[in-house]
Amino acid sequence: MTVIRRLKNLSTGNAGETPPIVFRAKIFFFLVCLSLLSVDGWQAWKNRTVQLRDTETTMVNMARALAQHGDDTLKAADLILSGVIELMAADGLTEKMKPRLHQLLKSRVAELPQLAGLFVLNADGYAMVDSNEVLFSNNVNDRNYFQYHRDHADLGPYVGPLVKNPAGAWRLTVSRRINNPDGSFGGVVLAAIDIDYFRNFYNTFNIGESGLIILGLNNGTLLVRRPFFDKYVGSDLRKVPIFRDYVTKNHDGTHTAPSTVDGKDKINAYRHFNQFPMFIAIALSKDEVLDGWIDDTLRHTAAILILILILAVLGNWLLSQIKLRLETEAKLVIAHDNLDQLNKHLQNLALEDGLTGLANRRHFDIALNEEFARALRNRETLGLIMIDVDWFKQYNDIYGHRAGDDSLRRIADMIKAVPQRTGDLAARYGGEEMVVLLPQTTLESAAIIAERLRADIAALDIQHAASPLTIVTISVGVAVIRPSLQSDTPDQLVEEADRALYIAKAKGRNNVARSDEVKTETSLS
Ligand SMILES: Nc1nc2c(ncn2[C@@H]2O[C@H](COP(=O)(O)OP(=O)(O)OP(=O)(O)O)[C@@H](O)[C@H]2O)c(=O)[nH]1
Repeated sequence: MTVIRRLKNLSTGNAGETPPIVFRAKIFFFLVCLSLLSVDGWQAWKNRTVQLRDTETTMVNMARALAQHGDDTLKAADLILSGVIELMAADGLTEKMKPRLHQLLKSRVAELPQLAGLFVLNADGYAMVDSNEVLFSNNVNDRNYFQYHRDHADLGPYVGPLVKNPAGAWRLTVSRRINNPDGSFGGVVLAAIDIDYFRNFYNTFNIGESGLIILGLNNGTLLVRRPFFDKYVGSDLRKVPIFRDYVTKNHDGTHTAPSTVDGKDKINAYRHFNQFPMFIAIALSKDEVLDGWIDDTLRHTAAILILILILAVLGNWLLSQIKLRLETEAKLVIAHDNLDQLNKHLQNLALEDGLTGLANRRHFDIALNEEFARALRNRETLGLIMIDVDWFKQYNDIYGHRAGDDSLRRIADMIKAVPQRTGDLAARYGGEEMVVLLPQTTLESAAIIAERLRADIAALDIQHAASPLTIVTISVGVAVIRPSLQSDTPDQLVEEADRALYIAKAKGRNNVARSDEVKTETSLS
């Protein structure tokens, strides 16, 4: 395949098909877009993972902070209870001491914002001293904390379920058992903690619209919840999967699972208190957590799509330009091709004889000079056969000029078959004279070729009434020289062949004569 052909194929492809380079450019554009989308998708997915991981970290920290806050809140209340018990153990609870203790409890409640009240209850469930201005008169022996202490010898703090005070406010209770000197149940010291203290604190956190904070007892009783509803107080969490499967089994952790309420994924973080049998749990809606990420991703994707659109428009324009250019190039190449062929044709016309199709005289002169120079350079022989049609004037006279042309063409066709090697050239020398240039040929070989040609022409059996043989024949002169700088010229070779031809004519025509015959005749005469 020629370079031009390849260029044409590369630029235009086959008719009606997309040029390969345009097709490749489209593939390239497609890959660029795919890469952009892949990188953006991968980046978005990475951001999502980071967002979720960061949220979990934040939630773990938040659970730790809330658990610490709960521990500290209860511990502060419990320290007061321990102090009261120690005081009573040392001094006893005499009537004289009650006002002092009342003042103490009152001032503690004033100091600690979480405290709603402090109570010292006797073994029957009545308040002996409390922090209220008017002594609390209701009997509480039906309360969970009271019954717990009455029935358990344990002297540690006890956190009970929430209780509603007579005014309807929810209180979290921390209490301790008072022992009589003999170890029997002597009553209860109780700290009532306002759950608004927790609710207000929990409300300061941003947990989204569907977020949840739960403060509960380790036995599964719900104490405080954000958002807060009365109906949830005291709910049993034991069947809630996150509590049942995770909170009860680990001290702290995170877990993502669908919500039992709306079925949407929730990220949960939980942690038990260090000093009290309680836990804190936080749940955030995964959708809300990813809200920002979704916005970001949509913005990114929109930007990438706009970029791709711009690329597509520019790329399309560029492709149309490339296509146009390729088409122009292809047309130029075709034009160049045609011009080349035209040139070759013109060159042939310039070097070819119109009647016979043999090389013309000009072509022969060029070839003769080139081959002569080559033979001189390489110290080789250069042969020439000169052919002349016998009695041709008479042929024309008898059969007409047109028939003469036909005969010349038939003779030329035979002569065309003579050149076998590169450098051989058959040419029309002029009129009815033709030549064959034979580089690197000996006189003997050239004479053999000439003789075969003579016989072949005679065998054509072209009728010629004016010829003694009654057919068209040729006379051939053969010359071969080994050029040397001193003596030989191209013309010399022609002259020698011409002289040999003259001898051939003299021998009666339809003959081949060699140049050495000329020399012999000259030397004889
Ligand atoms: N039909 C035709 N005749 C040509 C052409 N070129 C030369 N001739 C004729 O060839 C003839 C050559 O004649 P002469 O040179 O006298 O030679 P001859 O008649 O062949 O005789 P000998 O060569 O001596 O055998 C002339 O009549 C030319 O007109 C040609 O292209 N076509």
